[in-house]
Amino acid sequence: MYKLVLMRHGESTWNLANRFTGWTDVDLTEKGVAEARAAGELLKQSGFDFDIAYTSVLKRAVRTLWNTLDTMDLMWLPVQHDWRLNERHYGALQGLNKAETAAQYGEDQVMIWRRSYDIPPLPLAQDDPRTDFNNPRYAQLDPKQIPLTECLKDTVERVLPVWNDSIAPAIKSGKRVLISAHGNSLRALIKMLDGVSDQDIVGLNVPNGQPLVYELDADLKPIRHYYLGDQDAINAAMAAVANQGRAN
Ligand SMILES: O=C(O)[C@@H](CO)OP(=O)(O)O
Repeated sequence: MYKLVLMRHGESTWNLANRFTGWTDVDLTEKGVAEARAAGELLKQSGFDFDIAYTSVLKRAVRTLWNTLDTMDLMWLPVQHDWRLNERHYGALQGLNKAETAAQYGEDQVMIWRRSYDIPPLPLAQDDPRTDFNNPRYAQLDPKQIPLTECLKDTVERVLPVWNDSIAPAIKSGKRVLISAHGNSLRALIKMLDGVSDQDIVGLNVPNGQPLVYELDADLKPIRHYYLGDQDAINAAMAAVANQGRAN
């Protein structure tokens, strides 16, 4: 049996401000750093150890990983940064407040933009200053690969190749893998791992900074999964994420 640990970054400044974030490169809050460090303690106390880590090219996931690894005295670990583990691109919603957007467009519409499988938010215009065409961290990409918006289906399509080409072979070779990523790139991975239907994925929310353990069989099919830590706190954190799209 293999074990894989998935973790969403700790609280970011735009989680706190309740803004749609996507590819915007915002940092962690102090609470977010504390969550990452607490996750490291919990992993250590629970006997986890890792051989390689994967993360995105966005600092909230990277700094979460650093803090978790630091707490585990694993800062030396090989780390693979992959843009394909980035958060789902939130298109023209990036930067807007979620509750204000719900007040303006309705909670049902915001729910569709946040959680539907195949309906993306409106795209950024090609010349919008929020685009990533001139961002040096994506310089090696074909500009067509740089999204202007994404639905979860688009995110699944870019996350799957990282899984198939890199993460799955690493696990099968016996490496113990930690992935520090984002709410929606992890929803993409979870959908793929557990075969969650397009309908059921709508109700799945990933809390900040909580290690999610997958036990996998020899073919990397999940045997079971569970969050480490206090289940009531985790359920409350998942409900809080779901409620971020409510109009105040
Ligand atoms: O804003 C975002 O990029 C994501 C994660 O914080 O939010 P949501 O949970 O609304 O998809």
